[in-house]
Amino acid sequence: MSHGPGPRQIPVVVLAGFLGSGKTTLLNHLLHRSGGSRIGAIVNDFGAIEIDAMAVAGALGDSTVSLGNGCLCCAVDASELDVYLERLARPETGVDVIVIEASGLAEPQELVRMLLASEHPGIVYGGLVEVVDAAEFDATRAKHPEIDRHLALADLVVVNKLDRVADAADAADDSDAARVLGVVRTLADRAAVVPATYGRIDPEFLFDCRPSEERIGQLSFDDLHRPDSTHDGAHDGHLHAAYDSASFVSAVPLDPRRLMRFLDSRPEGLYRIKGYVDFGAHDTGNRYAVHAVGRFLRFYPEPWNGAAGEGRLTQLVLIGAGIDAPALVRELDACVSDAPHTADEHGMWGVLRFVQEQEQEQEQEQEQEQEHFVQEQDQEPVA
Ligand SMILES: Nc1nc2c(ncn2[C@@H]2O[C@H](COP(=O)(O)OP(=O)(O)OP(=O)(O)O)[C@@H](O)[C@H]2O)c(=O)[nH]1
Repeated sequence: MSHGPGPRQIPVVVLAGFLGSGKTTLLNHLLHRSGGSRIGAIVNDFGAIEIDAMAVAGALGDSTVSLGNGCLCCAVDASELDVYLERLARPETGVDVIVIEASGLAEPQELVRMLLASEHPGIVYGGLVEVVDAAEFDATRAKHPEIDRHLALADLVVVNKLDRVADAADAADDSDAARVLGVVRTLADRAAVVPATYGRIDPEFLFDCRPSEERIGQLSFDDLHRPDSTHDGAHDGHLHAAYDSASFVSAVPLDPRRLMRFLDSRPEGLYRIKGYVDFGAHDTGNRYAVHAVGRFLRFYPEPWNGAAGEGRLTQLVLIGAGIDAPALVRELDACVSDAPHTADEHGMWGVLRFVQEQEQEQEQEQEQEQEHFVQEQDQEPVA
């Protein structure tokens, strides 16, 4: 992908959006639907275990780079990012576009500034894509008014999880979805706004996502070169200032009933849980990817032999505001099975309730996919 005369410059797109909005899902969709174009990805996890990187690594192989444990927006020095950009931008990688998946608590403007300040001749800032969880939109904005500022900087906004808005409204009509889309359009200035379910957007939107000079101007020269307060650790205005994360790893399988009791009684502040669970003898063939976003909870069984990585481990990251991380880890410790090699007949029922729904979702998805296929030509961004 060349931009006129001069050296080939690879666009670097920042993919941002609040915790659990669907960034990894969207990235995976793009990786599977990018046709002949090759996407390189840099994944920045907030937690100490790189769950997001694991979720995309299978699809990307050596074109994924993982920058874990903390928001990239607070990197003391952007040179680490430059090193990874340089690696992905080498002609032999054949990469056409690089996507940086920000952590769900990152400040997108800081990432954009880092890219604009980069002196790497082989890359060019390719725009900001913001993913919005339509079902959590009102609550997230109420808690974090900064979201409005993020949307104003975006070049493309993907309003995701529209299936869940219809659920929440408990109605067949999509009036609530239309309302959320309307609010996002007002906030997103002149950016393209694309409705989506499971991040299924036309990959061309990513390739066509170009930052407007005006928006870049908003991140003024002064800002770009100001002594960044984040560098002395004072980033109080950042979304993640109020958040903590806890990580849990166990080589001994978890007891499904105990884990469900833990999940059913999880504190309000614990907004995001993600990772993989080993239920041992209860299902020797699968590990269970688990995702909680607010009160939303899903398990996704995946065959162990398809899972990249070494041993059979449970690996979880928990992110929330006002959480007692050591206490949560102690509670998870108590979910470890006393009898990992025996399974009781009904032990998995609690877990399977949250898999069942996903199967239905997949059926709905397939139906929608067929409709979507017919309508795809009509999918236009709304400026
Ligand atoms: N119902 C529904 N679920 C979705 C949709 N998109 C994503 N999800 C689910 O939402 C959960 C979180 O999705 P991710 O893609 O991991 O979100 P993320 O933004 O990468 O999360 P963080 O990196 O932790 O901020 C997963 O369980 C997804 O399967 C959607 O359109 N509808």
